[in-house]
Amino acid sequence: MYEYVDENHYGFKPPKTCRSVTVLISIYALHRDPKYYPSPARFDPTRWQALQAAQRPPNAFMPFSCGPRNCVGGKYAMLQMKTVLSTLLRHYRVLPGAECRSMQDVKFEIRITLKMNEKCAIRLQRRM
Ligand code: HEM
Repeated sequence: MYEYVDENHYGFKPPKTCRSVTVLISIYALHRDPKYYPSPARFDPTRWQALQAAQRPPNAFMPFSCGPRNCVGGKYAMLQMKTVLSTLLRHYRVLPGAECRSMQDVKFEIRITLKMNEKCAIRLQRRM
């Protein structure tokens, strides 16, 4: 759906001849589209194997957006997340919290980023 915007959120008034259109892409919906990710809620690391990933259009995965204004920190963020996760998992087992036993219990809150609600706390058990 297109909407003509006379004055956008930044207070910028485009000339009458200029059409300003705000387009939002739901990355949440894109990354859960069964067309690209069959059974999207299933934990399936094989989706990321080169052969399977090559079956999808390149922009079917775009957590860091794409194009000339994509995230400049994307590669750094991926490295940092892998480092933090692998360190955490080497030292702790991750267990479900008391109020969150399965994926059906997981509820999201939309902030600047998507966030799990408070009830979805996890438990960490130190590995021996
Ligand atoms: C998981 C972590 C991150 C995610 C999911 C993420 C996601 C994104 C997305 C979707 C955009 C495009 C926003 C738009 O369309 O307007 C963006 C832009 C940007 N990100 Fe990230 N980002 C992450 C981490 C980082 C880090 C670590 C840095 C810096 C070291 C960074 C710096 C930037 C900058 C400067 C832009 C603006 C680029 C531009 O407008 O040309 N981001 N990010």
